[in-house]
Amino acid sequence: MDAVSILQSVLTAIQSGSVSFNGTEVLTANATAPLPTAAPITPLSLLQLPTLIAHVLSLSVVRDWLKLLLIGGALELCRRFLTSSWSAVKNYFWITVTLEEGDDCGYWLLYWLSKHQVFRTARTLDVSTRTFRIDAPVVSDSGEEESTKGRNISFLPSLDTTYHLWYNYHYVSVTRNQVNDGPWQTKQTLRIQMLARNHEALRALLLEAKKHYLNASGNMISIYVSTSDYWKLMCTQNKRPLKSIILDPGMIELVLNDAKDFLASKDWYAERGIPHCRGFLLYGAPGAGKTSLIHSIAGELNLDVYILSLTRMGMDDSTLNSVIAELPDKCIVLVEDIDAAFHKGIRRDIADPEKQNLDAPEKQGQPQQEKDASDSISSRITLSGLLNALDGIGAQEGRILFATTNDYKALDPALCRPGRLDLHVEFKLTSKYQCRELFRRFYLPSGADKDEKVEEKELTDEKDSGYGSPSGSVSITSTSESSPSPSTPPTPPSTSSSSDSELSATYVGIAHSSRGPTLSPKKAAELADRFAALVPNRAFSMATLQGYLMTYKTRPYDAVDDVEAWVEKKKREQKAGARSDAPSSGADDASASSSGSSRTEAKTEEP
Ligand SMILES: Nc1ncnc2c1ncn2[C@@H]1O[C@H](COP(=O)(O)OP(=O)(O)OP(=O)(O)O)[C@@H](O)[C@H]1O
Repeated sequence: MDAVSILQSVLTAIQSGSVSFNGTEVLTANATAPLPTAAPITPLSLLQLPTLIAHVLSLSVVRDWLKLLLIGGALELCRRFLTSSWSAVKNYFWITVTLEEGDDCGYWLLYWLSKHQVFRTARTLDVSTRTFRIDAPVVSDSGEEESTKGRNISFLPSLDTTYHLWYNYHYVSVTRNQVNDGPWQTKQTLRIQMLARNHEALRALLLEAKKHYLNASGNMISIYVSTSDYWKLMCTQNKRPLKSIILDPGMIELVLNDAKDFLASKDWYAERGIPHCRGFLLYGAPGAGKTSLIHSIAGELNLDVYILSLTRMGMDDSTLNSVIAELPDKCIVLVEDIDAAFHKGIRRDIADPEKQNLDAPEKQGQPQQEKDASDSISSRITLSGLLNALDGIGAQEGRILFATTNDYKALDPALCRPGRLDLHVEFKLTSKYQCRELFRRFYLPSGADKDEKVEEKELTDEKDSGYGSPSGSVSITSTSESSPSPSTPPTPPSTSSSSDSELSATYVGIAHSSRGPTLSPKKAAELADRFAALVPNRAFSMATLQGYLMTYKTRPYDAVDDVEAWVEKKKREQKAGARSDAPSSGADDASASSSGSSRTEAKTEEP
């Protein structure tokens, strides 16, 4: 039996209501309902497609389905037409922007929204303890400072909720969404839709949000650190007042005025075709105030600080270039320990200046250990990669580069040449002037500098009054006082008797107390003079002296009385440290070169 005759018999069977298959009779669904006017089928007509279609269409079921299909299709077409017309109208009249919440713009808008009336009356909110970079509870419905204990509460727009508001006669809707950002990550975005024909109104809204935010964070700067491919906000911190930095007269002004002048002379640079960039190299003793000065200057110039970490894992020439490309226009770029990228590891293998200055004067002139700056590379940054990066920093207008190092000699001349690092400022160990000022400002009550009439409320005998040595069975010892040798780790001090030690706790560290005598400016100056006279010139870093004073936080008289003994002790310790560091071949020679361990010692003593 050929195919045509099979098909014919099937169709005939359908017409008659039964199908015979392999000898078995099967009743079809239409067995009882006689088919309407189906045309008689002949094998010849079956072979012709139009006839077959006409035959199929003659079936009422098929006709019904086709009607449904046509109606559905028409409806879908209408829907699509309306949707695309609506989005065309929307695109014509509305502006839609999406902001990432982690981006600066996102923070501005969240802050601005938090102050808006619509947000204050919103019925659906999220609550978070995120700080939004301003230390006050910025995204709060009331803006009030909450209790100082624990984290602050912030109210946020709820996810997938749209808030409607009016801005300058423009209708605005803001929706906070969570979208996928990679396989395992999500990110939050803010979508703003504004009924406006051009971008002006939207720009005005974003600028207003930015202004509000910056006003609220007026006393703060943001610190960013480089990761291997972007800048991550590390923290926002209060601006450090410049007057809290104590340097030799003229030093602060030198750097600050230079930076200010640079920022103000964009046209001058442009007229002469000189790239508008400026680099400062602050070098010298550790703990002398290099980083502190940079942070203060950033606050003074109202610029954020971008810390470029050359020794970060995964940092190489290409990642360095890509993070540089992400820098904003006006900012301070800080490269700490710029020499570290060229040493093995990040060990500070320079001679400790404090140790050198306390040692015999004849050793002070010895040359520092020579270093090969280019062949021992710990990170995967090459010298040419770094030079390119520094040039890249200067490629954008208004960026100020600050680099610090403790090891000036290790730097390649190409790195330090004008155009990359223009102004080199040396930070030495503490001078008599700094020593005096440090003491005076440390013990002067706040505002006393301005108010000469501060009443002198000195205690007649502060030791008797509890401002002297710590009393009671608890032994409180500063880390600097309890570390007898640089080579041995600090051990908790033992108390007077075994029974005492069982009963009482022993602490290592500096106890905090704000109770102390209020010194008049005159008295403070007098004590400061005595203190400065007892501390050798250029022998200690400011950080070390500050650490010492911290242990006498409320005892200025004791600080002066004990400083001579402390200096002697430091000398002894450092000599002992030098001897234990010395190689067996020559103990004396080692004192200048064994700086790695002496640095460790300096760190231990600093609180
Ligand atoms: N000149 C200074 N005036 C005021 N405080 C100072 C000064 N120098 C150091 N300090 C204090 O010492 C600490 C360390 O200072 P800072 O980090 O600025 O030193 P640094 O020179 O950058 O050190 P390093 O080279 O080790 O990075 C800070 O707490 C700072 O307050």
